[in-house]
Amino acid sequence: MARSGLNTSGNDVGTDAPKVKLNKESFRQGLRIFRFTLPYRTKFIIGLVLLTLSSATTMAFPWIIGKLADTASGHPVALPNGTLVTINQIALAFAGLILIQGLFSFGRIWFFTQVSEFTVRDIRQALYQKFVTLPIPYFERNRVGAITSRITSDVSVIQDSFSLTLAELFRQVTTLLAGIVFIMVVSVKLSMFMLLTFPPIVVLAMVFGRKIRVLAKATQDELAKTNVIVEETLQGINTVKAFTNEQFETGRYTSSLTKTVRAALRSNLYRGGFVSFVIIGLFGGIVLVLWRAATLVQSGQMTIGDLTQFALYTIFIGASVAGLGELYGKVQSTLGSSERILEILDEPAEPTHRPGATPLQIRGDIAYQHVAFRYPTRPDLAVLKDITFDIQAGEKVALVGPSGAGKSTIVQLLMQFYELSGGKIFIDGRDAALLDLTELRRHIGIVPQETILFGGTIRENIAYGDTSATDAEIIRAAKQANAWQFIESFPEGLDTLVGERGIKLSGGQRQRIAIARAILKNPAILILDEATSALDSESEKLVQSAMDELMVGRTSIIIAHRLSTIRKADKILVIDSGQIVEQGTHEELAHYDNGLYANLLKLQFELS
Ligand SMILES: Nc1ncnc2c1ncn2[C@@H]1O[C@H](COP(=O)(O)OP(=O)(O)OP(=O)(O)O)[C@@H](O)[C@H]1O
Repeated sequence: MARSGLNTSGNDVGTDAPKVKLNKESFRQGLRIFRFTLPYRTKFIIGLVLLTLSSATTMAFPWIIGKLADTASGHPVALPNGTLVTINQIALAFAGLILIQGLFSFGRIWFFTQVSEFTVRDIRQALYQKFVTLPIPYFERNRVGAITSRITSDVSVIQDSFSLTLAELFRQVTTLLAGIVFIMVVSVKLSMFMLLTFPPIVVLAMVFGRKIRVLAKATQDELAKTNVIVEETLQGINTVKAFTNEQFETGRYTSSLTKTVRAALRSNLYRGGFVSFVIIGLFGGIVLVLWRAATLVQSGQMTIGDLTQFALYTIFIGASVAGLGELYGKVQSTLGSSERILEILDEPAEPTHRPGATPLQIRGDIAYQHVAFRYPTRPDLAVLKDITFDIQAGEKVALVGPSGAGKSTIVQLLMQFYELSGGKIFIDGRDAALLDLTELRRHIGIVPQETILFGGTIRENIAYGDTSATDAEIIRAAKQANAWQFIESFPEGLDTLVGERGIKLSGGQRQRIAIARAILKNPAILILDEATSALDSESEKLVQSAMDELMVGRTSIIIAHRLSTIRKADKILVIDSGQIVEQGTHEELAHYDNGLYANLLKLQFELS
């Protein structure tokens, strides 16, 4: 995540946003982000015109001040018709110019802000849309933190560049070029003298500056290491104490701190050197130029007004050179961020929500034929080896087997979350891989082990199963799911907030919300992942009867952990190490001596 950090001297050493080398390719890539600005190009162009005008008025300031100085020192300006301009008139014109400049600046900020806000909204929206349509394996390869930082910090960098960096870049470059032209007009001799004196000093200062940044970064890294020690030991404080390692850890922290101080001192040695270099080099240079200017004024080759103009334009040039140095880093981060954003936008999405897909009617026959599977993140592990089974529409099938056998994987594949490594899955006799994903998933309902509730009201959470459901439908679903009783007991009923900001529901209550969701969705195929953690018997009964009701008339696959569920199943598939090792009804399998099912049964019986 991009965050700005302070080094031990309290100086910002910049963000760790990605930076890329500036070259033709990175520019070409980065500029593609501009396609998001295209819809707002009129506003952008107006902003640019206003920016040009405001820069131009700024550039006129030194010129007017010079004229003021000339008029004051007895060299009044004459208009083309010969009349001499007074100090008051110049001052008045100056005030007018300042007013116009203020208006231009306001307009520029207003237009650029709109462009950047709208652009950034569109980028965020495009990113989000892409994220939710990316296939599941993408989220296994990338950490959530890394993904969210794309949509927050990377986009913020882009926002900065549209609202500030771009305008600044334009202004600094024009100021630099115009400034050089102006000083040349004022005095070619002095300009040449100055241009020979300063650039070498500036180049040296830049080299110096880079070295300081590297050292500051090293200091920051050392400081981060000390923080890691604090975090680690405080999190594992019980372990530290149990091993009586308090002194050892203190020693470790102290030696890390010493390293930080050493790095900080080294960095500040250079910083001190830099400051004295600036004082001696830069101010020395200024004295040199002033000395040259004074001789030119004395010999009548320049007026005091010229000198004033020259000095002010020089300051402008200096400021824009310094500004450009800083902008260089910003342009790099901008290109880096836009590259990362574009990379995501270029990822192939799952083919969901295909326009024109014909609505699918599903009865609920399921057939797995020689299904083999490896997770894309762990290609070396054959999770499913050769899974073949049939389920008729309306049947209840229980998957049982030891932890890690592959039960959840079997049902995930039904949802087409992953591509199979081998074999085929048929739904109503049709190859599931060829069905429209949105249509297919619309017909599959899932009650997971751990129900995820979204922050919001209970109403919103139930309506997740059908966002167009009416209150009456939601209440009916809640009643069928045995959830209405507890919802009703809350003072705010369906409007009760759940999740982080609201009430915390118990495991059994959350499951009943999930069941209500599934009832609203009204799917032909149902996947139930029974919770392994035990509910209290009252809650268990409520959940069980709600589930039984939900299963009526639907093809149900249950990842079963409870005897009661397993007994009621039409068929039991016993899974071990990615294979079906036994299948049949409870009666058939229970009498299969030394079978895995019989053993699991014995174990459960003993436990209960
Ligand atoms: N997303 C994933 N990426 C990589 N490997 C995975 C992933 N999910 C599961 N696995 C691995 O696949 C194997 C089967 O896991 P699965 O979750 O299907 O087992 P399970 O039978 O449902 O187990 P449990 O009853 O404990 O939930 C395990 O070895 C597991 O480590």
